[in-house]
Amino acid sequence: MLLQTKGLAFTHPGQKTIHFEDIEISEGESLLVLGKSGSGKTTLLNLLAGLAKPDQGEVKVDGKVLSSLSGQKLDLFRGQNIGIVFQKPHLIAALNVLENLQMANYFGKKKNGQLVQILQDLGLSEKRKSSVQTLSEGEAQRVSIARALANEPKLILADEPTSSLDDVNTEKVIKLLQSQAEKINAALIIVTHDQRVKNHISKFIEVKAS
Ligand SMILES: Nc1ncnc2c1ncn2[C@@H]1O[C@H](COP(=O)(O)OP(=O)(O)OP(=O)(O)O)[C@@H](O)[C@H]1O
Repeated sequence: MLLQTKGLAFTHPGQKTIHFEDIEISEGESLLVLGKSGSGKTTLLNLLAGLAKPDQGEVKVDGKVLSSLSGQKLDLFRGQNIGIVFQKPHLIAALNVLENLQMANYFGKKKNGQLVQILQDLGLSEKRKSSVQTLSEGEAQRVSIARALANEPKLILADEPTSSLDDVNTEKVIKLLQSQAEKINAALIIVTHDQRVKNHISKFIEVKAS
C-alpha cells in the first residue's frame, strides 16, 4: 500500500470539523476525490501532501507517517516522493520552462536525467527555453504537470487540473496524468468537482461537508 489514511479530520478556524473517509491506494492505481465546492477537497489534498497537519488521524505514505516528520525532513520527503499539480500553475516567472522543472529536482535532491523525456511526453520540447510568462494557459498547465513529474514521485496529487479546460483538453490532461503515472508506477490522486473526469477514472471517494 503506497498511501493509507486513517480517521482523518481537520478543522479550519471558526469552521465545522471535516471528517474524511479512509483512503487506501497502491502504486499504479488512480483515485478521484469528488465533492462540491467548499466540501474540503483541497483541505484533504493538503493533508495528503503533508502541507497541513490533521487534527485527528494520520496519513501514511510509503510506510512513513507524515506527521512524524517536520521541517526540513518533511520538505525533503515531499520533494522526493510526492508531486503536486496545484489548481493554478504557480510557475516561477523569472525562469524558463526547463529551469522551472530543474528547480523541483533541486529541492528533491534528484538528478535531471529524465526531464528531456518528460518535456517530450508533454509536448513541451520546443518550449523548454521559453519564458513561462509567454505560455498559453494550457501550456502552463502542462508545465505544472511536468514539474510534478520531474522528481519521479511515488505519489502524484492533482488539485482541479481540468477546471479551466474544455472537454478535449480535459481528456488530454487526464490521459497524460494517467499515462505518466503508469510509466513511473506512481499512485495518482485527482481532486475535482468536474464530473467529466469520472468517465476516465472509476475508483472514487466523495468528500461531504457534514
Ligand atoms: N484558511 C481557511 N480558514 C478558514 N476556513 C477555511 C480555510 N480554508 C478553507 N476553509 C473552509 O473549509 C472548507 C473546505 O475548503 P476547501 O478549500 O478544502 O474546499 P474545496 O472542496 O476544495 O472547495 P473548491 O472546490 O471550491 O476548491 C470551506 O468551507 C472553506 O471555506
